[in-house]
Amino acid sequence: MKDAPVVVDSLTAGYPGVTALEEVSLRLQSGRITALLGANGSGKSTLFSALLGLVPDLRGTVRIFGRDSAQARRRNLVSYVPQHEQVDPTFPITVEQVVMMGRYPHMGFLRVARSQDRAAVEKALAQTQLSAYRRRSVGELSGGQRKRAFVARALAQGAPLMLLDEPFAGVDRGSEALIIEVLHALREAGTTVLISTHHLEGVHQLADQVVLLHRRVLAAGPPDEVLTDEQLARAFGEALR
Ligand SMILES: Nc1ncnc2c1ncn2[C@@H]1O[C@H](COP(=O)(O)OP(=O)(O)OP(=O)(O)O)[C@@H](O)[C@H]1O
Repeated sequence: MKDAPVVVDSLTAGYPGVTALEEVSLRLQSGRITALLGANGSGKSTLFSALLGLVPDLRGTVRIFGRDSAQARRRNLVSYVPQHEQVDPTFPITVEQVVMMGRYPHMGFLRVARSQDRAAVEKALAQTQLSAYRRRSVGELSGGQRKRAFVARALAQGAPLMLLDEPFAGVDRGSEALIIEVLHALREAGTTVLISTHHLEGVHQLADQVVLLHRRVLAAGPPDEVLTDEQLARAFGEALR
């Protein structure tokens, strides 16, 4: 699978004194949703950082649509929904302004929004059911609404690969269902999605492929093959049984 949208080979990465990922190799399938499953501290966020070119001590290779991560970001091939959004509640940035930030890679230096930018923002707000909240300050939103705003920013960006780090953490059931709906619509449109979670519940409905991570890749493949009691015990420990 030479032209897989994401190819990671023998990646070892981490932080001073911490090897968070060891000899990780994986391929994402085009136009599919892959769930990255692993316990707390298993290296999920570090893998996202590596895909974004932000992690130190990198050994091995990361290719995104055949390019290195910096080139892929410059060419607007990747959108990212971070686990923790940096929102300063004292800085009144509106939902609409956050979503418009997804369009910055499409704009020139002066960041003047054109009709296609406004249309993409409208569509992303509608898909995440935030149109009525567009003028609301992001700091005033609930956890689920705020997460939807950052999903909307990524949607507006329109990149062919979307990375979402734990988008369901601290999110209400309604927002979770809506985000899943959005991801399934993205898949229909051919976007490749990688989503990390430590919630096992619902993975079968969410994802086409699962990568089980515990510093190394323990297993990868369709949910039915990967989510066996034995593999899950290796990834999450005996407590799960
Ligand atoms: N900035 C950092 N500096 C030092 N060590 C870090 C840093 N970030 C993560 N680590 C360590 O790297 C390892 C992997 O962490 P990582 O955040 O990638 O895991 P995770 O699977 O995303 O966890 P969680 O589900 O809790 O978010 C852990 O041992 C963690 O303590």
